Amino acid sequence: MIRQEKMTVVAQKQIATNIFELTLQGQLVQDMTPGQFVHVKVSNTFEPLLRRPISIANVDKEKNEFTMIYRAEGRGTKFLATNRENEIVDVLGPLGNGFPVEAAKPGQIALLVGGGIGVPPLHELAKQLNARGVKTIHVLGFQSEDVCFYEEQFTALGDTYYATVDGTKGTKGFVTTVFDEVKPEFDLFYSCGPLPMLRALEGYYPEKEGYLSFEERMGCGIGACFACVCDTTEGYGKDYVKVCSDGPVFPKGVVAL
Ligand SMILES: Cc1cc2nc3c(=O)[nH]c(=O)nc-3n(C[C@H](O)[C@H](O)[C@H](O)COP(=O)(O)OP(=O)(O)OC[C@H]3O[C@@H](n4cnc5c(N)ncnc54)[C@H](O)[C@@H]3O)c2cc1C
Ligand code: FES
Repeated sequence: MIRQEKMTVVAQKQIATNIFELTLQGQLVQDMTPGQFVHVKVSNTFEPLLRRPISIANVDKEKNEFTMIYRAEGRGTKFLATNRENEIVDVLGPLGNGFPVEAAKPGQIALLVGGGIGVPPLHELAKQLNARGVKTIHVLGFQSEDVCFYEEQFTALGDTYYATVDGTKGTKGFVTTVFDEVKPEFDLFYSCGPLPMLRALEGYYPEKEGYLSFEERMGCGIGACFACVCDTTEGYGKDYVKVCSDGPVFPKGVVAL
């Protein structure tokens, strides 16, 4: 169920250059699934007016807490980074349709591919896949080492490979460079990141089942404003989808890339 809730800041810390980890406590955590997102009001005033969509990176239902990881780069996310312990953040969520965890059967291998701020939702996904006996392999792409995060957390869950554009961590290049080097064997893939990465992935493994999460610009976050509309592929049956309410996760081949 979607709710609007004033959540309490449990912790906020910087974990890489301009990258923050924010943990919030509240009831809406009980309904969260991996790949869903929350729409966050970043200040107590009407400025900035629009909420910011941020993915769910870690869920702890026993403590009623969840964690998001975000890059503080624009006005809104810089505001968000000023929140301190015990302060209140207005959150709408959980929103959208997340990753189909049940698509991977126990004993199968899932390839998880993330790029930049698309990496956070893959953490909760990896946790839940491992919990149902699915092995996960992680290929994570970043610009450079100073913006990488959660190495320990991903490594604890499965084999983890890095690609950085400047070569300061892991393989120099893109996630596809890692595919060439490692030649991972897997049954299906899940991914979140920038469009060129999703496009490359879809083209790279045309025969595999796969699920892609999109990060379109958003207004309302609940399907009412059409800000997040994407064209679909020919023959899909509908001309467009809304990333906020039909997605953000779609099976590969639905959104025109
Ligand atoms: C489903 C979803 C999940 C996301 N998860 C994360 C995450 O886990 N961590 C993270 O750091 N970022 C995530 N993003 C991207 C994040 O929402 C934008 O980076 C953020 O809204 C930019 O806000 P700003 O205040 O920094 O920038 P500003 O430039 O002040 O933003 C201006 C406006 O543009 C919109 N906007 C700008 N860039 C983007 C973008 N790439 N995607 C969507 N809207 C944008 C903002 O919502 C705002 O309305 C996600 C986006 C979506 C759609
Ligand atoms: S953000 Fe308003 S319809 Fe998707």
